[in-house]
Amino acid sequence: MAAVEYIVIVAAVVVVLGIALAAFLVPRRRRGTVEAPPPRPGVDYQPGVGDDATAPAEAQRTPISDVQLPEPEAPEAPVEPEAPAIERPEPAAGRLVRLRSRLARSQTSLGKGLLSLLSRERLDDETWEEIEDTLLTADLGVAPTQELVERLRTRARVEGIQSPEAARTLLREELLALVDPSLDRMLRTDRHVEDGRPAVVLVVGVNGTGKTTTVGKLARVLVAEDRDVLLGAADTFRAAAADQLTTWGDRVGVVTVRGPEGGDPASVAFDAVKAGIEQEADTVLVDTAGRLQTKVGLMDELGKVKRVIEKHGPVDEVLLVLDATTGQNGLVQARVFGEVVDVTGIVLTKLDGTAKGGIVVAVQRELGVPVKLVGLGEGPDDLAPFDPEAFVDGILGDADG
Ligand SMILES: Nc1nc2c(ncn2[C@@H]2O[C@H](COP(=O)(O)OP(=O)(O)OP(=O)(O)O)[C@@H](O)[C@H]2O)c(=O)[nH]1
Repeated sequence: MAAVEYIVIVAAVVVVLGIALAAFLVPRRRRGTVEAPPPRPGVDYQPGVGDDATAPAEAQRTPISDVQLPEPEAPEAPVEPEAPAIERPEPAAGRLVRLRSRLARSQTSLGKGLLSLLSRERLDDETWEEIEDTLLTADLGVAPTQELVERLRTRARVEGIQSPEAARTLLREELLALVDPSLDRMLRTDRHVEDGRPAVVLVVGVNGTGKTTTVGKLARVLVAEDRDVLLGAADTFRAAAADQLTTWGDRVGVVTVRGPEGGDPASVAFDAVKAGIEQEADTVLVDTAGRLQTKVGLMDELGKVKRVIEKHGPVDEVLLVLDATTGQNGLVQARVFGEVVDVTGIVLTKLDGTAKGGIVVAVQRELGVPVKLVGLGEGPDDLAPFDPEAFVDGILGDADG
């Protein structure tokens, strides 16, 4: 076969194959069976990672007016942080009268015992001995007991005791004389007129006697009298004591100055008084630690606290807190503290939990300073200014009771 013929045959085959292929493809297109174009990012769906971020120029776009915007959410009202409710403590005046039933409950055995003994028909030696024992059991102390028995005996002999009422009147007068209503029981908590310095009250006592509680309760007494009070948590030994005091303060809107745990109590006391001066407070109440076992250690620490505070000016009150239920132990503590600091007043706590009301007299004698406040319960307003008459009436109970 000639070369020319060979080329013609190949060309013919190519043309036939080309026509066949065209015939196969063209009808398919015309029938519209071409697969739909793939969805386009930015047009058919939100572009994701790896997609083109923008829609191609020829893409059909949704006019802005047709775009559905999400409904705006109503703005939430700003939530005000809830301010802790500031309590309005009960005024202190007349509190002992309110608490008298509690006093009477704890002292009933003392009062009733004495009254029934004194009302006996025959007041013989044995009866007087029983009276003496009753008074000693109530922690009155030896010397005051002997004095009281002596006076009662004399008056019984001279005036005679004709009736239970007469016995009551006699006992009331003599107990009152022993408690001594003439003592000055005023708490010095007023701001100094000369220089505007706040009154400084230092609260001392052995741990667990109710010191921190007393500072908290006293703050409430003063707040009830519209005083501006500031607290100093100089009991840095026990962190919980500062927390406890801060809680008491917060409840009545009073600021507590505190220092680091285990820090220098004198420096906290100093800062508290300084803050009190700057804030023109009326009274600064300083809680102290009483953990010290030795007199020397106690003297060092309390002495330092007092000295450092006195860089600002003299301390106005040093209140010694004693737990009435500890009896003679309380007296020993009173003696030690009395030698270390000049105590100006006694706070006798937990009188609601003991029948030994005689401790009031004993401790006043021991220190030569008056009981100024008494604690008659764990409630925040269960601290009362000490009122000798209400106290003696509490011991004796109601006249008809
Ligand atoms: N029943 C009664 N309990 C009281 C009275 N005063 C204080 N207490 C309770 O005595 C306990 C001790 O009180 P605190 O104030 O913690 O004693 P504290 O002397 O400060 O002790 P420290 O903080 O460890 O120094 C608490 O449970 C008080 O509620 C009171 O008059 N009557």
